[in-house]
Amino acid sequence: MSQDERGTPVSDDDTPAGFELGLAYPDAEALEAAIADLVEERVASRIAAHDATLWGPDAEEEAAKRLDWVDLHVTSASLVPQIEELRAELNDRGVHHVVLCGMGGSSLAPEVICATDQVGLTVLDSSDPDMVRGVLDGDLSSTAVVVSSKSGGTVETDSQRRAFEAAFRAADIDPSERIVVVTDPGSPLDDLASESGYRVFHADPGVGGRYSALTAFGLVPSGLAGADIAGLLEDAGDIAEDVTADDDTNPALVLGALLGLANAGGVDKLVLAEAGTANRGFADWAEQLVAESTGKTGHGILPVVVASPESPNATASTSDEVLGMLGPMRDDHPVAASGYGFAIDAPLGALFLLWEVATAVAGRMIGINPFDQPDVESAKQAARDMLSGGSAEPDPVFTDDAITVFDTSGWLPEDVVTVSGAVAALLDHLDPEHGYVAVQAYLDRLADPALAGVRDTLATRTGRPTTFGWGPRFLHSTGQYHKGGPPTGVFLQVTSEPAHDLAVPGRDFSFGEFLLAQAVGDGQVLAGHGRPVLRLHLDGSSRAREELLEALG
Ligand SMILES: O=P(O)(O)OC[C@H]1O[C@H](O)[C@H](O)[C@@H](O)[C@@H]1O
Repeated sequence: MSQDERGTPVSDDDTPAGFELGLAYPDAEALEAAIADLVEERVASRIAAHDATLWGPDAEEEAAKRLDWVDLHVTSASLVPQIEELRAELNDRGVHHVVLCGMGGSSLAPEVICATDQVGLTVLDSSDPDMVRGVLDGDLSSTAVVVSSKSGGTVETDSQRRAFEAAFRAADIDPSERIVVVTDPGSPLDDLASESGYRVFHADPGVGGRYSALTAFGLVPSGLAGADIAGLLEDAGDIAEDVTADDDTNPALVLGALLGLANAGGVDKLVLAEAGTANRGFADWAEQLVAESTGKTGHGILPVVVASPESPNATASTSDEVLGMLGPMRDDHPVAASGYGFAIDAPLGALFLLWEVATAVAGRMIGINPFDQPDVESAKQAARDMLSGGSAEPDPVFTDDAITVFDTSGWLPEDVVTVSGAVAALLDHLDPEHGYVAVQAYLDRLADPALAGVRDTLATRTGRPTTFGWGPRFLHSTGQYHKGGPPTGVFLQVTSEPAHDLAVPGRDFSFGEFLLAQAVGDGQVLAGHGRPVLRLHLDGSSRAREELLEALG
């Protein structure tokens, strides 16, 4: 980190192979003092001892049920042979392809684990009818489906399960031979799985969704797909002592202190760039952990996931960012305009545990409960209201060629009559010091991944931190921060007519209706928080996509 002489490598002889953490910060004394306080208060060893009082009296009840993740490298070990046995059984029956149905904490970790190990796993974390159909159209004769939900009540996951059950039956395959369930004991999904004769893996109810990478939620789909899950737990075990030690070289204390201190100094964005790490897609997992854990009661840190250190936003451009480079330390790593930056790398299992402890530490410094997600439910309720006819779909403001434009609360000036004009009007609402743009694309991410490139277009155009989330996936990640964090976002929703809608078996709504209700419902809740939301509804043609790109560029 040559741009900042205060950059400091943190590691000692005991840290595991492959671990690196390098830091830059504007005030060495303040960081040292913050770490010294954490050591003095024995925060790390108290997390290890499941001390639920660390986040204040209001958080105590929740924290008391949510700290088992510190022991998972030990307590999850017994799952490994069970998963390996089931994998061998499935392979013997010619089943080699694994689909995972699950949202947020129930799918982000397996996605990273399998991508990092380069084993195939199809993650279905959407209610987009075209995306669901695309996955259903795969070769069912060689497919097993893992249905993962901690609560057992997430509508996306329930709908995906119904669709697969129907598809298996239509293909003359007994669903009980192919569906594997991961859920908490006693959940509605647990009950259904028992009635249906599905193989069930119970997760530890003492671990919240976003801290569950090393529970059955992370291990079952990844292990069935062929990832090295025993190695993952070993890697976590190798760093467990380091990250729970009351010591000023504890890397989780150092990272947590850096984030907490930066936040106290006005930094509320964390840019995460893949910078040479072998842990593929790790930023998407960390995004949920940090956004849902910290983004509430008007506080928090918004992860801004970018492709590389060369991406717009991964430069020293704005003073409300800390730059986090995911990969080994390099001399030319950028440091944020705020002065805060870091580079981090470690084997994946170690990194999961380190970031969990660091987030819990930062949460204590920020003064929030890192284990709840109070604003996620409001958007779910708004979607349910719309599906049950309790609230109507809003009227469009105008249609311009292949795109129909909706706003919320009538903020769009009346003289705006083009899509380009509407986008420009939305961006006019950006606060130049703390504002951010959130693009929320309720589209098929497997069919059109390149659309995520509009993130860079808007980041360059505005010079402000810009996030890109696929709906409804982001609702289970940054969605909490959008509604509960500082009210500084402007929101661009993109929805589309599907190529073909798809019924949800046994329900009185289709996937397309559900997806639209999720977009409209979340938009209403954001508007209720006083935020401008612009929805561009594409007519499904390739012309609509071109028109969108023209308006954003
Ligand atoms: O695992 P589930 O109960 O289906 O929950 C999936 C996701 O749902 C909500 O969005 C929560 O905010 C997330 O933290 C959670 O990971």
